[in-house]
Amino acid sequence: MDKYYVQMENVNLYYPSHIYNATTLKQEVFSLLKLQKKKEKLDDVHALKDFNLYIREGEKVGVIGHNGAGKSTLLKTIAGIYPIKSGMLEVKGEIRSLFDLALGFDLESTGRENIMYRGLLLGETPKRIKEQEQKIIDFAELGEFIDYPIRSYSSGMLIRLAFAISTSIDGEILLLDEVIGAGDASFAVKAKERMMGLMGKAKILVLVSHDLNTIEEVCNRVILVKGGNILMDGEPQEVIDYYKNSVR
Ligand SMILES: Nc1ncnc2c1ncn2[C@@H]1O[C@H](COP(=O)(O)OP(=O)(O)OP(=O)(O)O)[C@@H](O)[C@H]1O
Repeated sequence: MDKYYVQMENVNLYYPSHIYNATTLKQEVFSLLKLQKKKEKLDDVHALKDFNLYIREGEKVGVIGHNGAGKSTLLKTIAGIYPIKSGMLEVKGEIRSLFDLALGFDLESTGRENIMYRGLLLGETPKRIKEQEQKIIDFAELGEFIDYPIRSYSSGMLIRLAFAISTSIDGEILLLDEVIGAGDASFAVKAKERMMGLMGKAKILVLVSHDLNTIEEVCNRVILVKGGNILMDGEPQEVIDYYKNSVR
């Protein structure tokens, strides 16, 4: 048995339709007056269909495919964000997901306080976060602003802080959704370097991206997702070439 792995067997995931099936008062009135057809009931979205995947230690898996194929859903399912309807999902190893970078930020609190909040959300202990704090501040290059409420930050400053926190804590299984660069040009270079370091260190990487060059550079396995299923799984070059030919 592998020490770290991701295993999915016949996983089915649905997004519930009740979110869009709710009708507004305006729509009800309009339909009563026959000014508008009654809203058709929409079905649940079946986003992952009998999905099978096994990722073992050392695999850096690139996930490619068209818009709406199910790539982000796959990542979020592995991260345990969405409950699956049926099938089996087992993950061995600590997950670090780099999407929703600014999750857990409190605008009224200072940058320093937010390092603690976000760190705790990422599963770190207060002691470990304190040890990392200065490194995070230095990387984010926020200077004295670290003790200002983050409401006063520019959007670029916020991204730098979020990025610095999220990438300073590593996990064995790294889940990434297109977060390669962040901030202005000079920060983006530093950010990319750090991402490359994290991706290199991870025991397992799952990287969703439309940037096929990065996928080819970083991954040693690529899956092509279509309609909530795996259409092709294999060597990066082979799968990427197939995908490129299919969109021509
Ligand atoms: N929050 C949601 N609620 C309802 N349906 C959703 C939700 N998120 C995604 N979907 C649906 O699930 C399917 C898969 O979407 P997903 O975001 O996983 O695709 P993707 O391959 O990551 O696309 P993209 O390349 O555009 O990011 C699509 O049909 C989409 O409409």
